[in-house]
Amino acid sequence: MAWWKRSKTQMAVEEATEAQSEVPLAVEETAAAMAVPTITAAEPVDEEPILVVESVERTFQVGGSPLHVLKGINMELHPTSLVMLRGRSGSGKTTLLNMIGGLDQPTKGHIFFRGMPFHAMNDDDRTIVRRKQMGFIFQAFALMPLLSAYENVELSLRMAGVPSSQWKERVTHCLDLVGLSKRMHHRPFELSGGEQQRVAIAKAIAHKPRLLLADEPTAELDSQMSAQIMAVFRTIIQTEQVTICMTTHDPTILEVADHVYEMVDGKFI
Ligand SMILES: Nc1ncnc2c1ncn2[C@@H]1O[C@H](COP(=O)(O)OP(=O)(O)OP(=O)(O)O)[C@@H](O)[C@H]1O
Repeated sequence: MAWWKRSKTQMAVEEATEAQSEVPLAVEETAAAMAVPTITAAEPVDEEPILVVESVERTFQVGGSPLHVLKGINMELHPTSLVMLRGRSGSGKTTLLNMIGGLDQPTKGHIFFRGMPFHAMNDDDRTIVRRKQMGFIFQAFALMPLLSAYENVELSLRMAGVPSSQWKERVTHCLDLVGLSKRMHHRPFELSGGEQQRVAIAKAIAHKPRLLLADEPTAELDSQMSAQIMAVFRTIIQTEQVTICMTTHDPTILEVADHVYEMVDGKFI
């Protein structure tokens, strides 16, 4: 993984770590500022796309010259769908995923998440939306090594400002959904790669995000574990009414997708 990509992932982990250290002191204040999400039964499925990407371009300045990475991307994510971005290394998949998740902004074009203009919002506003309504899964799991599976999942509820009275039921439910009820007190090093990735999924969905973004979530796993992860994705789409957008290199899992966008050199073909 290139340095700048590590730094994106690292950025998100640092954000989580920072939030972890802030939360016990300021959870009520944070919760109030973010209009505490009360966890209730799944809301009815929206008909409108949850995400719209219109004519998005992204150019980086590299050594004083422009590098055009995304060259006019249009896409829609519909509620409770599983969408895959496929393409060669360097084609621009992670760059697009970072923009959908509000970690980066387009040079040109528009991104609307649930009608909100992500392309025009400032970092702080995008961060609030991201923490409340999105979940992220990375190739390298991004779990806190000293915390148990249970505590890792609980952490994301703290970060989202969910009242502590709801934590136990929700953590148990999410670990159950990913098939890890019997491993909830294990720490990451006591779990297999596939189990760690399932904890990462439980952690990413605990606060009931509407959109789950996953950057090559099966890259570190063998084919059997990858199939298990895809089965878990299908389960949570049904039970949690979440929409999933993921990148992949793996042709064997494409058939599980509702829609595959094939990216070549910064464009969909
Ligand atoms: N912050 C940045 N600064 C400079 N160049 C960048 C930056 N981010 C991405 N790029 C360039 O954009 C291109 C696309 O990168 P991106 O990570 O989006 O590809 P990818 O399809 O996700 O690749 P992989 O499958 O290897 O993860 C690469 O050539 C990369 O060098």
